[in-house]
Amino acid sequence: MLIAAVRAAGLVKRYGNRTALHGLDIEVAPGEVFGFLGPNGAGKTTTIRLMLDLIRPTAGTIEVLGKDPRRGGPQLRRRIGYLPGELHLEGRQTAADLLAFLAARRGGVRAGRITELAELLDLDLSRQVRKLSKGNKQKVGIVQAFMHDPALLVLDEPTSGLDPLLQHRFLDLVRAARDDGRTVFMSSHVLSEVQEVADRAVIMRGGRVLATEDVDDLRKRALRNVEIAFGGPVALADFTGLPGVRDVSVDGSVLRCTTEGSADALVKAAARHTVHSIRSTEPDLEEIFFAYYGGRE
Ligand SMILES: Nc1ncnc2c1ncn2[C@@H]1O[C@H](COP(=O)(O)OP(=O)(O)OP(=O)(O)O)[C@@H](O)[C@H]1O
Repeated sequence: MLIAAVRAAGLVKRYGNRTALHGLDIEVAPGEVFGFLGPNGAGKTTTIRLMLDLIRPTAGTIEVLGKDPRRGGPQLRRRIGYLPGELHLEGRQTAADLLAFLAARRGGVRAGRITELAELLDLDLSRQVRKLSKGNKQKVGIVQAFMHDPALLVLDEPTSGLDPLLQHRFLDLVRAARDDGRTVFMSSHVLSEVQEVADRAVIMRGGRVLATEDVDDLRKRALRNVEIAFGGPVALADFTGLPGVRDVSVDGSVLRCTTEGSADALVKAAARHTVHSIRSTEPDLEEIFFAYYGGRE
C-alpha cells in the first residue's frame, strides 16, 4: 500500500471548551500539492501544529510520512520543511548564520542551496534577522523550509507579507518541489494562489471540511468581480441572462457583475460598446464560499 504523505482520521482538537477541529479526515498523496483553504479560525494552523507534534490531538490520529509525529523524532523532522504562520526572528545573528545553524542541525544542505534560494527570493543574507522587515523575515522562513530538500513541505500561509512578484517566485519554488517528487501541504486563505499551484484542495470552515475539490474543477468555476466603465450609459438588459454572468447592475456608464468560469459572453457583450476600462478582482473567500457552498451548512 502506498504510504500517504499526510493522513488524518477523526482528528479532534479542543482548547478548553472550544473545539478547533471536529473530527478531520484528510489524505494527501505523495508528490501532490495540497491546498488547505479556509478563513481565519477554520482550524488550519491547529492541523499543521498537530502534524509537527507542536500540540497533541484530543482524539483521532494523524500520520506524517507514514509515522506518528509523536514518535518520529529528529529523523522524521529532517524529512519535513516547516514554515510557521508566525515567525519570531529576533536574534542578532545574520540571516546567513541563522540558516547555516539550522542547516547543520538538519544534517547539512547541498552546497550553494541557501544562496540560490536567497537570490531567487531577493533576500540579503548579511543582515541581522531582527532588523529584517516582515516580508524579509518571511523569506528567511521560506529558505529554511526548502533548503534541505525535504520530502514534505508544510507551509502555513506562506505568501503572507510577500509582494506579488515574490509571491510568483514562491509559487515557482512550489512547482519545482513538486517536479522533484516532493509533497507540499500549504495553507492559505487566498483561493487564487491555491488555484495556481495545487492539485487538490480541502476547504475548511469552523473546524470542519466543507469540501474537497480537484483544483482543475475549481479553476473552471473561478469567480471574479468585474467592473466595466463604458464611454456612455449602457442598458442593463444587454447584460442580463448572459452565460456565466450574475449579479449584474448598471450605474450610468458603469457595469458591475460577477463572472463564473469563462468571461467570454461578458466580453463579447461589452465589445458592442466603447470600453474605457475593465477591472477584475477576486472575491474574498467568504463570498466564494457563499456562492459555492451557501446551502451546505
Ligand atoms: N492556543 C489556543 N487556545 C485557545 N483557542 C485556540 C488556540 N489556538 C487556536 N484556537 C482557536 O481554535 C480555532 C482554530 O484556530 P486556528 O488557528 O487553527 O485557525 P486557522 O484556520 O489557522 O486561522 P488563522 O488563519 O487565523 O490562523 C479558532 O477558533 C481559534 O480561536
